[in-house]
Amino acid sequence: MSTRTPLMAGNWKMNLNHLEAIAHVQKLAFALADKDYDAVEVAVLPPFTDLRSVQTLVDGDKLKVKYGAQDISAHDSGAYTGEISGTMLAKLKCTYVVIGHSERRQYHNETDELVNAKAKAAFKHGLTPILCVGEELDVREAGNHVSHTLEQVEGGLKGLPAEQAESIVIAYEPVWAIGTGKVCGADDAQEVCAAIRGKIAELYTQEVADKVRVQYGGSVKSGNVAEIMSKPDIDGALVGGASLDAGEFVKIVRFRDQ
Ligand SMILES: O=C(CO)COP(=O)(O)O
Repeated sequence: MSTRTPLMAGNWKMNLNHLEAIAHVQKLAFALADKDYDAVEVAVLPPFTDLRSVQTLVDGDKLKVKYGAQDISAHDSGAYTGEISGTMLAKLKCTYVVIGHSERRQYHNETDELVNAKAKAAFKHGLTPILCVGEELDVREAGNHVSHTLEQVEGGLKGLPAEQAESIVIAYEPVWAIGTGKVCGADDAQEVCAAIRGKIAELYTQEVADKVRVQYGGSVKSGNVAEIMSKPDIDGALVGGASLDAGEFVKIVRFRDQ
């Protein structure tokens, strides 16, 4: 049996200002009991401008919810207007950082090379990357979804030592299932998540692969999460739209009760 603790993470994308963020995390803290945090790890991934507010609340009230950022600069400091460094995120005590989200690959032309540099920057500052991978619709229709996704996995992990690779989180997010309401079938998601684990075993060892958490993301809701989470190689969910509703996200966290 897997000893991997599921990670249920809410990617708020560009939603909720810092006041709304405080109200939202308060609702989560109020609704989640200690046993929820024992069963799974819960994380929120707010916009950069909310992180200080979330940190103050989590620290002040000793909340068990974890938090992280949606992106990181590949650089440590300097003339990079608009970027946020790993040093800054570490100072705000972030646990996680999303890298290579398809929206960044698509709208900001992020390449595997840049995503890999961001993974290295994250580890350098003690942050755990959530490396997003996944294919567009035409790639799936052509039957190349597994090879496409594994290329992104290999590109993102390039040069990382085993001690870092084993702690990374990989989020399989088929682009056609993001924000569309079209959830990837649980068996289809399992196929790719198992292939991702197989690729890590090939690049490192089976022991490393067994430690890596592989999440599924793309139109996850309280109504479909239990089936997705029943698959052996799926260790959590990266939730977009449904994570903006605190009540719905709590139900997702409690997928075992569905
Ligand atoms: O992109 C996602 C999470 O990173 C998924 O978004 P949705 O849950 O809104 O489909």
